[in-house]
Amino acid sequence: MSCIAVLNAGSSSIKLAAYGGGRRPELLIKCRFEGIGATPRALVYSPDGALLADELSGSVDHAQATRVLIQMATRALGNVRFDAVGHRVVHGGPNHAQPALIDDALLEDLERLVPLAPLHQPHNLAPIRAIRALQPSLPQVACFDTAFHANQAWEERAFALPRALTHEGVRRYGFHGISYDFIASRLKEIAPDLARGKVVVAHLGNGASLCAIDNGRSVASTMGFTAVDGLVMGTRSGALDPGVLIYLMDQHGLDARGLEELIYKKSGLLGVSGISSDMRALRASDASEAAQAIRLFIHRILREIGALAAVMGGIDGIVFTAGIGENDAATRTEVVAGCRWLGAMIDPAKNAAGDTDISAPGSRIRVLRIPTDEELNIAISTIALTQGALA
Ligand SMILES: Nc1ncnc2c1ncn2[C@@H]1O[C@H](COP(=O)(O)OP(=O)(O)O)[C@@H](O)[C@H]1O
Ligand SMILES: CC(=O)OP(=O)(O)O
Ligand SMILES: [Mg+2]
Repeated sequence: MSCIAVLNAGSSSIKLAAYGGGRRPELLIKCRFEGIGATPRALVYSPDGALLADELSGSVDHAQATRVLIQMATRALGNVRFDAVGHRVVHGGPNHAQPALIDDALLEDLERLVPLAPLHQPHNLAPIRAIRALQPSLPQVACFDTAFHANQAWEERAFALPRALTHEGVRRYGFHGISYDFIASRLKEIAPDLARGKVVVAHLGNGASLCAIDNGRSVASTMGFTAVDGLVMGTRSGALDPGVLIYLMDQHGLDARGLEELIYKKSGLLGVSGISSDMRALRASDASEAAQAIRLFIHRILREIGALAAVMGGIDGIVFTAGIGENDAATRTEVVAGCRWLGAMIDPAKNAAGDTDISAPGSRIRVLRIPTDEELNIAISTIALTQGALA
């Protein structure tokens, strides 16, 4: 049996999954390194979700975490040989809207996008380069978070900047597309009527965004040119008045790197609470700053759900996914309570149990909780692109 590995580097986590590469990928193992930059922890799961290993780790960077994950996966799988590797690459820029086999030209192009995704792109590209150096003939595939949004309307993608800048590629791209693509296909399986309708998907993890999906297509996203736009995130500010940046340059002497550090790494839930970027720690805290950070997080989500419903001309459902969306029942309760004007109502018992359909019986729109699986989505694309090589 051929075997493929998938690497998914997020801002605070790295996920590694191995699949038997038949027509439909068969999961062999999932490993996850979470809490990079906070409380690092390495976890290994069997295909049925049973926890096989759970190790606390000292402080690590993304490269060390990747090595730990590869060791844990190889230990758990025995002597496995991978025939292809699929990667999440956060930014595809203007030229890449489909998964692609990696070659030197593609890598060079993706390297140019590092400044547009400083928390992700370097960690997405480093393992690709490391594997190419060790095994140059091993097929590697890049899947892009921007791709799902590539067909949004011009007015959704353009900034009101001089045309030359828009042509240069300074426009909105949108992210978390691998996750949204997966959710759109899951919706077709579990709620086909809703899949044909207007849905806001809330991908709430350490990075967080919303996507308006109408009949399976991305219409709008809260993330823009970069993954720092939109909602309040673990350590990212989300949308800011651009005048704030000019003020900080003028009055605080911050340069580009200083601004990057501030709005990507020191803001968001961490910056507002002064306590943690992790929703679990904020929920467990009695501090008023923790409650305020959560209030701001929810408030921005509500504002943007209204905007996305307006852009779609209606809303038939809301789907929660990713670390916070899947695991924090209180966030789902608070968001749905703020969407009462849209006719949304949540069933408290189903929500607490983590059911898929958590709508209350009288709810006018459907409310769902669907775990995302970016790795499976990447595995499917990797197999499709390397089928010849794997046969
Ligand atoms: N059980 C939980 N309850 C509440 N929040 C959680 C829980 N588990 C994870 N989270 C939140 O999810 C975040 C990680 O989300 P995830 O989507 O896995 O990360 P990434 O954005 O790095 O891919 C954590 O920082 C934390 O805020
Ligand atoms: C694009 C992005 O923000 O990804 P993550 O949520 O994995 O950090
Ligand atoms: Mg993620």
